[in-house]
Amino acid sequence: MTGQQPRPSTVAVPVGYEVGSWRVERLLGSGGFGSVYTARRTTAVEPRRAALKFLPTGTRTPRQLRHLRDLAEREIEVLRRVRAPRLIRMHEVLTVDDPDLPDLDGATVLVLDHAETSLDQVLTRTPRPPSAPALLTQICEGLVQLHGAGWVHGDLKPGNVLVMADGTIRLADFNMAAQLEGTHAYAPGFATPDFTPPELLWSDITERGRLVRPTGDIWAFGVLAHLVLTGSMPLPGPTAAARRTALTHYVRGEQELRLAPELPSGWRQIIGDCLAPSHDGRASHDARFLLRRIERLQLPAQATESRRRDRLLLSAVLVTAVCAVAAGTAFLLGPDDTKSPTAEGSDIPSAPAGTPSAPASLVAYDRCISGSVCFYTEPDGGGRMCAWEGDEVDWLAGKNVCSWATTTAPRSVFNNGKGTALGETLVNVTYFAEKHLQKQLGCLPPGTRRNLDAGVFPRSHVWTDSCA
Ligand SMILES: Nc1ncnc2c1ncn2[C@@H]1O[C@H](COP(=O)(O)OP(=O)(O)OP(=O)(O)O)[C@@H](O)[C@H]1O
Repeated sequence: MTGQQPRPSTVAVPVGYEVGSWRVERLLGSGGFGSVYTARRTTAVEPRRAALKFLPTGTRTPRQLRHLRDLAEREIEVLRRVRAPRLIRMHEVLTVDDPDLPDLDGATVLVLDHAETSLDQVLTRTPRPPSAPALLTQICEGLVQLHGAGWVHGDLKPGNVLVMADGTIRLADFNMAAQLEGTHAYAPGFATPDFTPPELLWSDITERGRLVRPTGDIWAFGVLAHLVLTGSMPLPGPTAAARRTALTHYVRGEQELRLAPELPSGWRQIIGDCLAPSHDGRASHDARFLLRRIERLQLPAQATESRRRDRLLLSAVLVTAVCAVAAGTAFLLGPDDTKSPTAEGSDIPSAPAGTPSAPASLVAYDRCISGSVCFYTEPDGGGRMCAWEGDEVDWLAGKNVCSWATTTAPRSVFNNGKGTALGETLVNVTYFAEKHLQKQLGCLPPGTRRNLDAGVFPRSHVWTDSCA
């Protein structure tokens, strides 16, 4: 059986307490394993403000200590190894050395980027935030980045989605995260029942923990999306126990999944697929595919009406488009650079440790990773390359810019996009002379390797379901 999350317990840290170069200001909140405080730097080094997560050791039994250490190590390892735009950033890890405060002595302190609030707090104030689709896009981008780096989150829920001062989101709280070993990983035996996939609710916990897969996060995303878009849980019931009973009936095929009637049809399909009752039913529905589908929902004009693309698009759609493109290319970003180009100034794109990248021995067109569209400065896939997995509405100033494109026209292109087992259709790439998908230059069916005329400067592109 799966254990329940322990109840929040506050680690008491006095206001004004100093650890490293940080002075504690006030408690932000407590979870089952620690407490988070705002803090100010006592020196003139940036960032001046941070969130300090205290993971206690205190006066625990050796067994509790081992467990807490495991949870802390998981979180630290993820945050050290995976730097990505949609994951909270960790600046340093400190250890409290203070025998006068036995509850604090030995505590591990994670110094994190300071978030403004969390999604559960947003939902308390505004159960159906108008920005729900953009929020969900970014959460999905976070999953793409985490899964792409080889980790499962294991506890995706509104409380673990942080909202930064600029309104963007970051995935956080990686106590339950687990590194993939092939298709699966082992996580601690806790879960938040409402967000736990059915196959884990009744799974055994082995010596190494419980076996988890990325599809567990996809289930949690489905629950979260339903909650954010409708203000209600996808399975009926006033309590978690009642919803678990409803889940049992659903998994046994005794009851259909009845999603909230107000869900728009595109989202209904996506959430229904995320909430397939078994791992197998979700297996081909990975985070990248999910992100493409979500982006497509937000780009109806570009995705389905390619002939009208030269016309003026509503600026609101364009703003959404700009928000929606990041994570499809995230595995090509430099680890510390949320705005870096996909392949700036190099012949082969760089990738953060642990993420898929093109081996340096590959040449020409073969450098283009499956699922990407790649443009090259030389004919036949030669020279420098810029590659995107997602759309880009402005190659020169968008989310994932191509550094050489300001001065150099691409001389060849490879559309290495492909469909999936679920029949993904956004496999053609249409590219444009101007930003925001204006003035179509051409369209590339999947598999196209083509030399381009000199002097043609593309400025934006979009994945489409047809080249008509
Ligand atoms: N970087 C941050 N900036 C601002 N607030 C944060 C930050 N990280 C966590 N918080 C807040 O602190 C509280 C506790 O954090 P967190 O959930 O990470 O602790 P936890 O013990 O791991 O929780 P859980 O039991 O849910 O796994 C939450 O309310 C969360 O919103």
